[in-house]
Amino acid sequence: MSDSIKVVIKVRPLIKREKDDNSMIQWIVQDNSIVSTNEEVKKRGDGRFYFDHIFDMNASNLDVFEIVKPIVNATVNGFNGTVFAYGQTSSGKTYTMIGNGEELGIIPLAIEHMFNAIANTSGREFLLRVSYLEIYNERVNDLLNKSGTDLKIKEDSSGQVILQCKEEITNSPENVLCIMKKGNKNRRVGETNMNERSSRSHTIFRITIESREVGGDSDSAIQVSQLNLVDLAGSERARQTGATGERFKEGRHINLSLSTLGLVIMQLSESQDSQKYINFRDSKLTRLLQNSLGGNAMTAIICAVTPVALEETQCTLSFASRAKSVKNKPEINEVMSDAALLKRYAKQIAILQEELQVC
Ligand SMILES: Nc1ncnc2c1ncn2[C@@H]1O[C@H](COP(=O)(O)OP(=O)(O)OP(=O)(O)O)[C@@H](O)[C@H]1O
Repeated sequence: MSDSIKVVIKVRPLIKREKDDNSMIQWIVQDNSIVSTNEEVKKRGDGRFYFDHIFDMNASNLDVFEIVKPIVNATVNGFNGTVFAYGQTSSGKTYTMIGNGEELGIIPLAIEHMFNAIANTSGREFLLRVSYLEIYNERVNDLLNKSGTDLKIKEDSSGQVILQCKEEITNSPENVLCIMKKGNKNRRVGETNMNERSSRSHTIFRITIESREVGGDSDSAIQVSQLNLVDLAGSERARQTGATGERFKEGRHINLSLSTLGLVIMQLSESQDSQKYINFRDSKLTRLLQNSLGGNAMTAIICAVTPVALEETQCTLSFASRAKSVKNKPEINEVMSDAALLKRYAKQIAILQEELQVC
């Protein structure tokens, strides 16, 4: 079974800085297309992009989550799933993935939905664990363990990427949210001219789901799947962000890894030849996302755009157009080995289910 990457466009409302500057709207949503209002772009004929899922300034994170929901359901059924937010700095990626005090983001909505889906799955028992990583200046750090810095990426014999990071076993949505908040506090955030809370690292919030038939014998197959929720740092121009020193260095690393992501998407969109060399190894980001790009996962990319940014939004939309034609081959992941925690921790599960940890 092959499945195209789902691409979602989310246009954010104007923010105070843009209103104060009387910034002009450069892009508007028309049915299933997003169109430039700029005369030059219109004349050049490259100012209209079509997508299946476009959300205008009035849309909520909950609206966007409707597109993501089937991926969360699939992870409960043994498939790997990845959702990532892509876009220029200050386009609304973190707002979309994490949310704020007023609106829940995709990560908390996915967590809540996953626990409901598990509760509605009869005949199987589940064990969940959570990890939270960031890629900062091309180093992988563990957001759940301060001493876990510059983690080494390794591969097993089947080419699967392995990372030794902290994993917390969890049994309630409240507990997962608590872990997310704990990790967010460790994430690198800094002020630039474009965004007073700009993410300076890419983050991967990962929920690993193990399940097996209730009452199955010790040799029965266990499904092990992962949901990766990725908040990328945004591409940026030093001239606009006013970045110097450390901020400038961060911006350079962010742009380099995003350009590798762009290259990988371009290579995958040009050919479905599985033998073709793809530059996954050129950045930590593409290495960690390898399975989600042309691999066995179900993937959605939420492309966040700013309606007042002419060129940056056009770049994001071009990236999004290419991403639409990348095909993945989702497969159920079953293991028979002792690697599954569900086998090793069978007794503890019962205890965990009784202990509802709320922070
Ligand atoms: N849908 C929305 N409604 C209201 N405000 C929004 C919305 N989306 C984003 N914003 C606001 O836009 C600003 C930038 O958003 P955010 O920090 O999420 O951008 P980002 O793409 O993650 O930026 P960076 O790449 O620099 O980290 C914030 O002030 C945020 O509150």
